[in-house]
Amino acid sequence: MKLQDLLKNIQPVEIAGDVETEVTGVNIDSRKIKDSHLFVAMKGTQVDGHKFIPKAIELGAKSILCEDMPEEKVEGVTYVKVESTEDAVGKVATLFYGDPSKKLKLVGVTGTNGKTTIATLLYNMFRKFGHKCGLLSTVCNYIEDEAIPADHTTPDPIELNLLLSKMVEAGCEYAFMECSSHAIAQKRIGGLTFTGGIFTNLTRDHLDYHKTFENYRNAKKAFFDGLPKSAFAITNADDKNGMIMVQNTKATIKTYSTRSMADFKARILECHFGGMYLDVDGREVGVQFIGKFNVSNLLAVYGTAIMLGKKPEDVLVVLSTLHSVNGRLEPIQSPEGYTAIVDYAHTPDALENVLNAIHEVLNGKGEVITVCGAGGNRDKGKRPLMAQEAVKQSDKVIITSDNPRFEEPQDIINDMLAGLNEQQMKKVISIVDRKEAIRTACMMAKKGDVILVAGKGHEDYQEIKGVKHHFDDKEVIRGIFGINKK
Ligand SMILES: CC(=O)N[C@H]1[C@@H](OP(=O)(O)OP(=O)(O)OC[C@H]2O[C@@H](n3ccc(=O)[nH]c3=O)[C@H](O)[C@@H]2O)O[C@H](CO)[C@@H](O)[C@@H]1O[C@H](C)C(=O)N[C@@H](C)C(=O)N[C@H](CCC(=O)O)C(=O)O
Ligand SMILES: Nc1ncnc2c1ncn2[C@@H]1O[C@H](COP(=O)(O)OP(=O)(O)OP(=O)(O)O)[C@@H](O)[C@H]1O
Ligand SMILES: N[C@H](CCC[C@H](N)C(=O)O)C(=O)O
Ligand SMILES: [Mg+2]
Repeated sequence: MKLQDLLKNIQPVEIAGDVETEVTGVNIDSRKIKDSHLFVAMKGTQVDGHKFIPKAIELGAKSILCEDMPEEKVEGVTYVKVESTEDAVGKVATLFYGDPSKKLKLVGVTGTNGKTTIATLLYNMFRKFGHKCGLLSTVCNYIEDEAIPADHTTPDPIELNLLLSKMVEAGCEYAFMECSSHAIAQKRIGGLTFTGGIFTNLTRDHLDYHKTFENYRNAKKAFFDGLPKSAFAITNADDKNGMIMVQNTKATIKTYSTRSMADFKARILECHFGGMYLDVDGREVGVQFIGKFNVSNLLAVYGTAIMLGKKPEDVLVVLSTLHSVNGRLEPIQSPEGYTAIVDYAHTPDALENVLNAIHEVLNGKGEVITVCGAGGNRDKGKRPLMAQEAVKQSDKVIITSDNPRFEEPQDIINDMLAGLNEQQMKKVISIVDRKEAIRTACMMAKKGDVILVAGKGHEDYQEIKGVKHHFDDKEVIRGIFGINKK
C-alpha cells in the first residue's frame, strides 16, 4: 500500500519526502518495526515516542508520522507531520487494514462495570443465532472459536484494526467489543465505524488516570458523541449519567430500565442461587444469572439484539440458555455445604452490587465472608471505599492482596483499612498472602454460608513487581475443596 493512500482521512501539516513510498505495516512501537513499516510517534504517558524515530528507521521504517519534525532527516525516509498523532493513528490504521469495522456490524460497550459481561453475552448469543462473530474483551479476544489472549480491555489502534480485519477474513458478520475509558480518551477506537453503542453505568474508577470524575464521564460520553447517525445508542435509564451519555449523540437513542418506563424493561419475579425468573417487556423468562445488575446487563443484551434485527421472542429463548461469564459471579460449591463465589468486582460499586446480589439470594439464611484487596498502581481513592462496601454487607472481611504491581502489598491494605472505624474493624482481619486469606475464609465458613472472593475473577496470575506469577482464585478454591474440575 502507498503511504499516500493512508493519508486520505487525515490532514498533514507538512510532508517531507515521497508519499508514493510503499508501506508494509503500521506500528506505534519502534520495537515491532519491520522493513518498510510506517512508524507513528506517540507522545505517551511514560515516554515520548519521537525519541524512538531513529531506532524505527534503523529497523526498517521508511515513513514516519509525527507531531514534531526531526531536525535531521534520513535520506529515503518520508516524514509526515500532523497536529496530533493520537488523532491520526486510528484513521491511518483503519485504512491500512482495509476499513474492517465497515465490513462488520460492530457494537461497542462502555461504562464502569458490565462491559465484559455484556460483550461476551452478545458474542455467545449471536453465535447461538448461527452468525460468525468476533469478541474483543478484557478476558480474551475471539475470532469465532480462535482465542487470542488480551493484554488490554481495548487493544491499541493497530492491534484493534488487525484483529477486526482477521474477523472479516474469517467471515465474521458481527463484532462485539469493550471500549474502556482509557481507550476512548487515547482515541484507540478512532476511525472505527460502529453499528451500535451500549452504556452500562458510571461510578468511580480510574481517577488516577482521568483525575476528575467529570473527565472520566466525558471520556465515556465521547464514544456516544462520535457515533454516526446510522447507529443506535442504548443507554441505562437507571443510571444518573445514562441520559447525559447520549445527549449529544447523532445515533438513534434507546433506553433500558429495571425501574421506570423505557424502550426495554425488566423486573425480577423470583430468584435463587441457580438463577432468576424475569418479566421482560411482558414476557416471562428464566435466566441462569443472579443479581439486579445482571438484569440490567441482560436488558442491554436483549435491547441490542432487537436493534440488530432479532425478534424479542427469539432473543429471550437464547437468553435463557446463556450462563455466567468467566470469573463473574461464578459459584463453586464446597463439600461442606457452603458456597464460594468468584467475582471480578474491583470497584466500590461492583462490590456493593455483588454483595447485594448474594444477599438477595441468601435471604438472611447464612453468613457472608468477603475476601478482597485492591490493585497496586491504580486509583488509590477507591481503596477505603472498597473496604467500607465489603464491611457494610459482610459478616466477616479478610482484606488481602490483589495485584500489588509495584506497590508494597501492606501499604495497599493499610489504605483500605484507613476507610474503617473501630467498630467496623472488629469484623476485619488482614492477610497479605491471598492464598492464605482464601484458606482462612474457608476455615471460617459453615454450611449455608457464602464466601465472596472478589477482584480477580478470570485472572490466572498475580502481578508482583512486574512479574506475573500463576494465581487463579478458582483453582485455589477447588484445591482447598479437594475438587479439581468444575
Ligand atoms: C496509561 C495507559 O493507558 N497507557 C497506554 C498507552 O501507553 P503510554 O501512552 O503510556 O505509552 P508510553 O509507554 O509512554 O510510550 C509512548 C509511545 O512510545 C512507544 N515506544 C515505547 C518504548 C519503545 O522502546 N519504543 C516505542 O516506540 C510506545 O509504543 C508508545 O506508542 O498506550 C499504549 C498503547 O495503546 C497502552 O499499551 C498503554 O497501556 C498501559 C500498558 C496500561 O496499563 N493501560 C491500562 C491502564 C489500560 O489501558 N486499561 C484499560 C482498561 C481499564 C478498565 O476498563 O478497567 C484497557 O483498555 O485495558
Ligand atoms: N451492570 C453492572 N453494574 C454494576 N456492577 C456490575 C455490573 N455488571 C457486572 N458488575 C460487577 O462488576 C464486575 C466486573 O464486571 P465486568 O467484567 O463485566 O465489567 P467490565 O466493565 O468489563 O470491567 P473492566 O473495566 O475491568 O473491563 C463483575 O464481576 C461484577 O462484580
Ligand atoms: N481493568 C482493571 C482491572 C482491575 C483488576 C484488578 N484485579 C486489579 O488488578 O486492580 C484495571 O486495569 O484497573
Ligand atoms: Mg472488561
